[in-house]
Amino acid sequence: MSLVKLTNFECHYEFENFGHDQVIIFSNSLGTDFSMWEKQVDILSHHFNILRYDTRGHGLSTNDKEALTIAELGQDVIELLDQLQLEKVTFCGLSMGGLIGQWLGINHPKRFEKIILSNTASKIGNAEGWNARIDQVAKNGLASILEGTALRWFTEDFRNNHSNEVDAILEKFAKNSLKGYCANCAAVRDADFSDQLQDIEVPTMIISGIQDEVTTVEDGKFMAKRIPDSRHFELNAAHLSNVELGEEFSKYIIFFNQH
Ligand SMILES: O=C(O)CC1=CCC(=O)O1
Repeated sequence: MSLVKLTNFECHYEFENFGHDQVIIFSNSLGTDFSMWEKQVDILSHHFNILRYDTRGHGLSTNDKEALTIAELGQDVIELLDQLQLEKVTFCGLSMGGLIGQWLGINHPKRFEKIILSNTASKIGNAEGWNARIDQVAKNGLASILEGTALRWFTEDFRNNHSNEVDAILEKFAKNSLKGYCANCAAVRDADFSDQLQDIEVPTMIISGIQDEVTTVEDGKFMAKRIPDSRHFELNAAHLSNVELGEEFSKYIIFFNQH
């Protein structure tokens, strides 16, 4: 485990150098941590050096703010890359990580070879829904939304057949800092890149989950239509498609890297 002090927080990350020229950085979704990318590591270790980090306020990364913005979380990525002296990398983010990826593509295109936006949208949900969720967890704790979270994140089939895996991910979810979770809910609530997608010049791959009811295939199509150099794929999964279909998800990254 590595910790680095960035301007605004202490960042928990893991950089695995497999001796390649290329680096891929993975950015987690709301309420998870960098272990969500476990299934990508083995396969992608043949192609990339791999950098995974806990977004501010998640896992072991600290946070002292009540509300964050996607711009702040994007700037954290740039600072982490600077600290590790990584000039240009491929970025892969899921859901909130995909919002961060859109901000990076718009604001720091020179730092990214390619961008993967998975199970995300240019705008996720609405302010009413996010404020209700913040109120709910502030009053009743993260454990009070475990059931709904499981339903959004995984298909029924995956929940039934991989219950240990699902339980382990949810256990980590419940252990997140409440303040960190709420601050990141605010970041997702306030982000909307719908009018800036055409400014993303970095080659981009969008992955949607056919059974994802949070960020839908339609959301993926919306982004693909506007991001000039983009392609769009669909996986038969719910929101955490990289967990449900780890191998397939990784193979899309390898394909995108080579074409
Ligand atoms: O937990 C959810 O509702 C799904 C989600 C929205 C943004 C994110 O990163 O995950």
